[in-house]
Amino acid sequence: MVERRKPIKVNEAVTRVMRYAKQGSVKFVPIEESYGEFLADDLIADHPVPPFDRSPYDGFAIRSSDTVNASSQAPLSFKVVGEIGAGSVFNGTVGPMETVRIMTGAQIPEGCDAVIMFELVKELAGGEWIQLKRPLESGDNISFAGEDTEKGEVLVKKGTYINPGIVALLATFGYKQVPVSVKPKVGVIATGSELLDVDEDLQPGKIRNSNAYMVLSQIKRAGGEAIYFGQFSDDFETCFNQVKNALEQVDFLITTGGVSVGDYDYLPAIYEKLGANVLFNKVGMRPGSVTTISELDGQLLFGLSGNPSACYVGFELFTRPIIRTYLHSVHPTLKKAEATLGTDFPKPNPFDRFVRGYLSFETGKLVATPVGLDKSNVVSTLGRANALIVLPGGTKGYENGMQVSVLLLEDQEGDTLESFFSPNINDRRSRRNGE
Ligand SMILES: Nc1nc2c(c(=O)[nH]1)N[C@H]1C(S)=C(S)[C@@H](COP(=O)(O)OP(=O)(O)OC[C@H]3O[C@@H](n4cnc5c(N)ncnc54)[C@H](O)[C@@H]3O)O[C@H]1N2
Ligand code: MOO
Ligand SMILES: [Mg+2]
Repeated sequence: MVERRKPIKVNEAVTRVMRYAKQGSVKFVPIEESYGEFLADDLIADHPVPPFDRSPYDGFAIRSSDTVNASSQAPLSFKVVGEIGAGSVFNGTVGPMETVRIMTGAQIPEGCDAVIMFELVKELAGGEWIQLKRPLESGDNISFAGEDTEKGEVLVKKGTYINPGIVALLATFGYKQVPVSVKPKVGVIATGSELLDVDEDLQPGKIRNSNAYMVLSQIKRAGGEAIYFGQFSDDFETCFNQVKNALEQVDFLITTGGVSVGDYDYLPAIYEKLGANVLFNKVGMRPGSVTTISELDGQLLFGLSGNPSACYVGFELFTRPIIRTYLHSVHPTLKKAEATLGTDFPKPNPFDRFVRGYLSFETGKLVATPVGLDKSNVVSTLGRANALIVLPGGTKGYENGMQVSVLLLEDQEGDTLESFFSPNINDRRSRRNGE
């Protein structure tokens, strides 16, 4: 008799997995290698930026109180008492009716409180004097210390993906070595007697193994270190030994295939023999309903489906938040947004659907369009998907123009679990309509 599995809700499944989430350790990398890593400590400004009042223009630094009576009818003359480029400091104090020639980025000389651009003054006597035809106010054209950021401000939270702008901040605050999260080692094993390797010619009844390479890339996109243990035929002993061996070398292990109820689906038996605790083996979602996740002494085993789209979605919903939490992120899930559905989606389904979609901006609106054939065994449409369109189950289908929730696949910011669990826009609408 085939085992009857009881599906649980997606949120409940994520909650069960997240109970085993843990944070990894911290290491230091040279700043040149920090791009694409995850910051392991809050980045706090330990000095104001800029650290001193400076000139935003090439011009003349001046005491504004000396300029009160300047006009085009009665221009005032100032003696140029010095010249400073960025990096130089004027020694001394600028006195009444004196000015200093100053370049962009140079520190405002003592006594001065305004700057006027070269273009707005007349130089006299070979540059020894300048003539000014307008009054300046205190603070005119000064880039003040701390106007960019104040000392003590938390600029980047730990767990954030380090982008080039953050690298600039790290440099600004003197991080020659950057504290980053150690990436979790995530193992991948593909199961299936039908699997050919990438470089093999097609043979009757066989297909090339695409899941392993797809998942290895998903691990990297999520921020993990991917370790491939190879592909194995549907043979219980072989797969059991491979899983057992791999578990000793990784933080988390992903298998693809063999989790359903088929004669050669050995993962359930492997979990049993390992003594692993199965958190769930059926989720009310499409694709990926057979996703099975278990834990052995706190170590998570992700039994992703063999069907490529199901495997892909299972990873993004369940493995990604575990990887991101390990990297100290408090936004571990895919980022959720709202968009307008770009086509009809008439298929009814009791389960929540995560439809591979393409998000685009059309006259200022975010539009989500399914990328094509929405079956769990397709691989051809995955490459175009930059979002998963969330279509909660229990409806008669969806129509072009409806508001839908979407999960962004290429975003690096992520979302909190709370936001991920918040009702999808379609759920909210269903409730309003009393459905
Ligand atoms: N009687 C039932 N049959 C099935 C059920 C069910 O509930 N009752 N669930 C269906 C659903 S839904 C899915 S999804 C699949 C899941 O199957 P498995 O996870 O056990 O995976 P396999 O049986 O090993 O393979 C399924 C499918 O995927 C292809 N595959 C496998 N590995 C790869 C790979 N590395 N690269 C590319 N493609 C792969 C494989 O050839 C099969 O076509 O079960 C349904 N059946
Ligand atoms: O798990 Mo299957 O992917 O629901 O289609
Ligand atoms: Mg199967």
